[in-house]
Amino acid sequence: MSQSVLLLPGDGIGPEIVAEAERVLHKVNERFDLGLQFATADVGGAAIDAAGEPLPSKTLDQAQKSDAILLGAVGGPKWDGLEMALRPEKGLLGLRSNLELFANLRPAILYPQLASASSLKPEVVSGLDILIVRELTGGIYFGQPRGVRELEGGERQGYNTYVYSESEIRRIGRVAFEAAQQRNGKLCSVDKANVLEVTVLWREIMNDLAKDYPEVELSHMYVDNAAMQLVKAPKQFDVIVTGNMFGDILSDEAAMLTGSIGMLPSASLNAEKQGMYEPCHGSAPDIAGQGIANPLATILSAAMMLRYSLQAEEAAQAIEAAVSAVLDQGLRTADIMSEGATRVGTREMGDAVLAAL
Ligand SMILES: NC(=O)C1=CN([C@@H]2O[C@H](COP(=O)(O)OP(=O)(O)OC[C@H]3O[C@@H](n4cnc5c(N)ncnc54)[C@H](O)[C@@H]3O)[C@@H](O)[C@H]2O)C=CC1
Ligand SMILES: CC(C)CC(=O)C(=O)O
Ligand SMILES: [Mg+2]
Repeated sequence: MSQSVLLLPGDGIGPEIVAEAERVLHKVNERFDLGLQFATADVGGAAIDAAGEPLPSKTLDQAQKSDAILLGAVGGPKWDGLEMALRPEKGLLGLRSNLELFANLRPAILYPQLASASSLKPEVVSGLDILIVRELTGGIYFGQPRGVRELEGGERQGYNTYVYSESEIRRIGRVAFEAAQQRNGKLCSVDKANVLEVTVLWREIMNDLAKDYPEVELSHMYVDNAAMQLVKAPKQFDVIVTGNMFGDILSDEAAMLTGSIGMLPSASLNAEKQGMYEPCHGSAPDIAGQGIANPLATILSAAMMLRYSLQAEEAAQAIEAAVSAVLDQGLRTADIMSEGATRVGTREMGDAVLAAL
């Protein structure tokens, strides 16, 4: 039976990096006879330009009918601003919420070949393998009320609401406990329970869930300390579970432990394991159109897509092995460049992964 993949290149470097992942997907589709069917649609700024809105109903409809989605990135100075920020039902946040993609898995794995590209000393990061489980459809990015209002006297005030319901915490908690169960049995829940009531509830629910997973060792950490510990001694962590905004920030920080945000893939899953896959980075307007962006996070996201949504583990592993092989060959995009390595652009990196496949 054929399975459908929707490609959403988006904006900035999005089309450049998705093009490389698409070539890789075509290659494994052929080699492993996966029967994948591909379609492409607009989202984000590209969709505003083409259809006047960041998430056209046609794109949402295609996304809902697909078995899996691969997204590049959305946004850029041309479209960012209050109007987009105030409408979480639109664009990327709209896709995530409409598809109920509440579980965002962000593995931060250091390829040994990139030890010298990491922001930390090799002895602190060697063998690093952390999984950040970020809640993706709730928290302060979605809470109501939100907006900018005028106060008496004419001054404006911006406001957002940080809310989590018990059921939202429970379902992301279960994903994290199950991941910890399958890994090293260590889960750290990151919150700000010394200040925010919403995360007092978060902590309470995590403690309650721990009773169902006696083999998992649960710890708690405040987010400010977690940000510090990640750069001090990152290998103390195995699985981290946290809310939408803290996970957004901590995963960008974790990216630098692996050498570059251009190396960090992600999976965003719903209860049916339908998923959207995307690199953790944004549309990188500062390097868009130059052919120098690192496509590996997107290619590795395609591997996660094959693993989690398309039941093609062998193809996923083949892509991951090919990425490792090109790093062994010393090929590096600018963001992971180091002395003695060969600098390549986006397309050449894609070519090398294809050749290694
Ligand atoms: N999932 C998404 O679609 C996301 C979209 N954004 C949007 O992207 C735009 C730019 O946001 P920024 O804060 O600048 O974050 P960004 O992640 O786009 O860029 C941050 C820095 O990382 C570099 N970088 C990112 N990806 C790279 C890659 N593959 N290869 C090499 N270098 C890379 C960029 O050149 C830049 O210096 C904004 O409009 C933002 O809203 C930001 C994060 C996620
Ligand atoms: C729209 C933002 C929340 C995107 C982002 O920064 C992310 O998901 O990492
Ligand atoms: Mg982010």
